Amino acid sequence: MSVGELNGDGLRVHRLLQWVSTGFPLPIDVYTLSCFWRATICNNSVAIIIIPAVLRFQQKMSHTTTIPVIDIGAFVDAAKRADSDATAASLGAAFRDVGFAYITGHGVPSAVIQKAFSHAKRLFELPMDAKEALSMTGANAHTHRGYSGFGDEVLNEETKDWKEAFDIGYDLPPSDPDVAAGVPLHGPNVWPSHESAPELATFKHDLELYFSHMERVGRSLLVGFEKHFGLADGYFEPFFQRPLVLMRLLHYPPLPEEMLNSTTPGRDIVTCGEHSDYGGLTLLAVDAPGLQVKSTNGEWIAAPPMGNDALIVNLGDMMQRWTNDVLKATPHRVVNVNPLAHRYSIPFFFEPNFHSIVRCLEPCLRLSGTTVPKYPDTQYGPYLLSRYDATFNHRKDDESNPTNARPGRY
Ligand SMILES: O=C(O)CCC(=O)C(=O)O
Ligand SMILES: [Fe+2]
Repeated sequence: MSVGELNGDGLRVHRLLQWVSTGFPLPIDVYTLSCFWRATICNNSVAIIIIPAVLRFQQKMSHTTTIPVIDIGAFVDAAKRADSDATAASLGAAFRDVGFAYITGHGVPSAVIQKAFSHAKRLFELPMDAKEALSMTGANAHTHRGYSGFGDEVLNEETKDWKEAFDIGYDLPPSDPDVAAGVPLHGPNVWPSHESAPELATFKHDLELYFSHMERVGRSLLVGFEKHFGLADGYFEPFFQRPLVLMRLLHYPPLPEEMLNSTTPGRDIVTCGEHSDYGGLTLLAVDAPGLQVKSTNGEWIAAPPMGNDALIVNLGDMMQRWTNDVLKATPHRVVNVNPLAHRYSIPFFFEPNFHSIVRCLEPCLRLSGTTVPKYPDTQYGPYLLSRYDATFNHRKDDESNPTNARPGRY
């Protein structure tokens, strides 16, 4: 069978088969298999040889046990905090080592998470002109809220991201002093209108509920880090009073034919380029495999959904600086393990205030065996703006971009 004889799904299947070099029995992920099975409906003649391809993907994605699972109930429930030493130790160990953990016991109801994913699916199903009406360019660039389309964000120049996003932040009224003063990244959110999409009538309500749960979990984790480093109770609170939260609905659709064809067979297709996150804590919900975490020896560790509503947590660069590199902002990426399926994820970036000055924590100087901080004191807001300016095409080289970072300007 030559590539020239095939088109559409047949060509995709042919490309999948080209990637098969080994295949021996391994546990099959039912989700992945079911997606491939759907893929084979219009190609019954090749269904039987799809399975080794699935097995090979599973073989590459099977090192999940190295990401620890931590029940953070001891920090979520204030009554249990007196007994939280062991949990604080596990948290510290996880973020000093791999830099990622699955967390359970966070108290976010399943229904809240499921509704957020349902809304994400419905939002991204809207026609492109409806999504572009919510665009984060133009007037919304200043607050960095709303829809950004394919190719707008480039996290790594070596790979092409293949995702669209909808960004929600801390909703602040015009009377807020920072909004009134025109401080970037402060202001109201952008919401889809009910008239054009009645199925999204509860979008704002349900997403705000999800947001408040994630903020609560983020604050609980900060309590854990205070405990781990022996900092005073509430040490982090003043730095997160008006946090620069960015909650993103992300959609990774099936790969277009050109992307499949232009990829070297056997190589991972990266849909979110290798990067580390920028700020404090990231709380991530995912509905499908694809996330990979870089281990210290450079190998990619798979971080698929774990069930029981476990959230994936990792740290951003500012947390690494704050701790003098004691805690890790680990590089990660998303690869397409199933070229025919949609993938959705919801990262919640829990970041310090715009005006917060991040300065090396005293206990971390000792822990890193030095008396000198590795990084200068950094004001978080301008730092975050410089990262956005470097990764979002609509912000690059935009003379009229009012939010371009100017150290010392705010
Ligand atoms: O989609 C994912 O699983 C991860 C996305 C991510 O790493 C990010 O947006 O920073
Ligand atoms: Fe990330």
